[in-house]
Amino acid sequence: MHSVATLTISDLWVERGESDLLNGLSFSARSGDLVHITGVNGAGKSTFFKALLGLLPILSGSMTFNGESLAQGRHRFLNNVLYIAHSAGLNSALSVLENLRWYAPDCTRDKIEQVLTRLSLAAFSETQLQALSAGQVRRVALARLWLSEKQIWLLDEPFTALDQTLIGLLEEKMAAHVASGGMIILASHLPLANLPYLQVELSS
Ligand SMILES: Nc1ncnc2c1ncn2[C@@H]1O[C@H](COP(=O)(O)OP(=O)(O)OP(=O)(O)O)[C@@H](O)[C@H]1O
Repeated sequence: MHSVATLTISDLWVERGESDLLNGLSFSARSGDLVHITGVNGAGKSTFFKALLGLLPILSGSMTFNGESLAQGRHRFLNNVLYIAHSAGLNSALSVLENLRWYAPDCTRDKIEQVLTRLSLAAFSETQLQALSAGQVRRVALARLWLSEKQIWLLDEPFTALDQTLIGLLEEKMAAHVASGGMIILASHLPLANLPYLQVELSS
């Protein structure tokens, strides 16, 4: 069970190219919450994640984690975060197993193989990523959710390229994570059929 955590976003604006994005985004989430960020293409969903992670400067507004501004204590926030972006963040020249061992060096091979079996990837453990389909690569990226102890999951379009079975499995995994006091902030164009969530709509 995770400890209590809160994340508060207040009146956030981020400049990107010629545009000011996020339109004063404000919301608050705590452990046990799933926040579903929606918005049309280009509304700023990925931009929001990048601002949260400190990869883009903010124009105005504030972000606090457990009452402390991210401007001061971002490392304490990042210590608790697993971010899975649009781009899978994997090395295509390495095998499935090598990628996951690199990501989770403290996990035993048995544990990683159990996760691969769960995600129907066992037969591909020695296969280089470049020889996998888009959906299989996405499964490898998402395997990190099963190998991580992090409390806060930031998931940018996690359902992309997944088949219905994997969507169901991922929804189950997310439900278990929030039930154990995790927090999930997820951007997706797909509705979340089976999960309670707080919806945050970005206007363009
Ligand atoms: N590297 C960049 N430099 C300048 N502008 C960018 C850059 N990346 C994205 N943008 C612009 O920022 C805006 C928001 O992009 P962002 O990727 O955050 O949108 P999104 O809501 O995640 O979109 P999608 O649903 O298509 O993934 C877009 O208008 C885009 O053109």
